Amino acid sequence: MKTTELKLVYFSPTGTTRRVIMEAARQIDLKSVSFDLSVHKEKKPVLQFDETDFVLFGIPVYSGRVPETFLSYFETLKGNNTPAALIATYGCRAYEDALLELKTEVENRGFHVIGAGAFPTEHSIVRSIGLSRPNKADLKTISEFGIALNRRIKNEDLSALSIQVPGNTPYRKYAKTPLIPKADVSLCTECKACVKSCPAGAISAQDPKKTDKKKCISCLRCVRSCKQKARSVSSMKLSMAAKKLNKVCQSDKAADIFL
Ligand SMILES: Cc1cc2nc3c(=O)[nH]c(=O)nc-3n(C[C@H](O)[C@H](O)[C@H](O)COP(=O)(O)O)c2cc1C
Repeated sequence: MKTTELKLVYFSPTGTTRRVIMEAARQIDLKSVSFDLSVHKEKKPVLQFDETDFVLFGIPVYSGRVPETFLSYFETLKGNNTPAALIATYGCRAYEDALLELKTEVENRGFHVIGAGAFPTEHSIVRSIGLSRPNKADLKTISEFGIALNRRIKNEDLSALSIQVPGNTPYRKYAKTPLIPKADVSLCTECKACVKSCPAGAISAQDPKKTDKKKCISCLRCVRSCKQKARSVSSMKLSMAAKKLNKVCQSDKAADIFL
């Protein structure tokens, strides 16, 4: 079956995964359509793909796993023996079971995985870790991954391909981070940019200064999207997180590619 269209399905609260998936996609010689699932949708969109599509899935790693918010979109996502490749970005600590979890979930929804990559990037919580990654060398590696995928879909019998990715079950529980952004009432203009951008629907539309702690996923997208710089996390909690993460992250980690 000839592959005719590239579909990009991704979750990227702070934009790094989007950058990585776009770089890989640039090397794939097909017309592309994007489905950015980073913005909260009360009603999950129905996404159906067929055998002539090639789907690139992209996620950031949260607690060594696929973010729970992204998994919630799988209820209405369906492939039909659709070839797919996986991209996981992670903040230079570890990606643990994220690729295995993503591969298992997409295969359960009718996709056939023909490639995967885990790419170390700037850590979205403590940005000094892996600062400015993906850098030039990373982008070259990501492009090469895209070129290899392009070669696969053009020249190989996809049904004969199968890949292995690392990971173990049972997956661990998601860690609850104490980093819940708060709004400075003297700076907040109630423009609602944070309400519109929150992937978890955690910020009140009636009062954008209120964040639902139970829904917040600590992605920090609202902090980045606030032009007034009204939203922030406690500097004390952030420096505690930095202390912890600096011990377990290595800013010079290399990408892992599975083909
Ligand atoms: C709540 C949360 C949990 C995270 N967990 C991990 C992790 O387990 N391992 C890791 O190396 N990076 C972790 N990170 C860092 C992100 O995976 C990384 O910065 C990613 O590239 C962000 O992608 P985005 O910019 O597309 O949102 C975490 C970030 C957040 C916000």
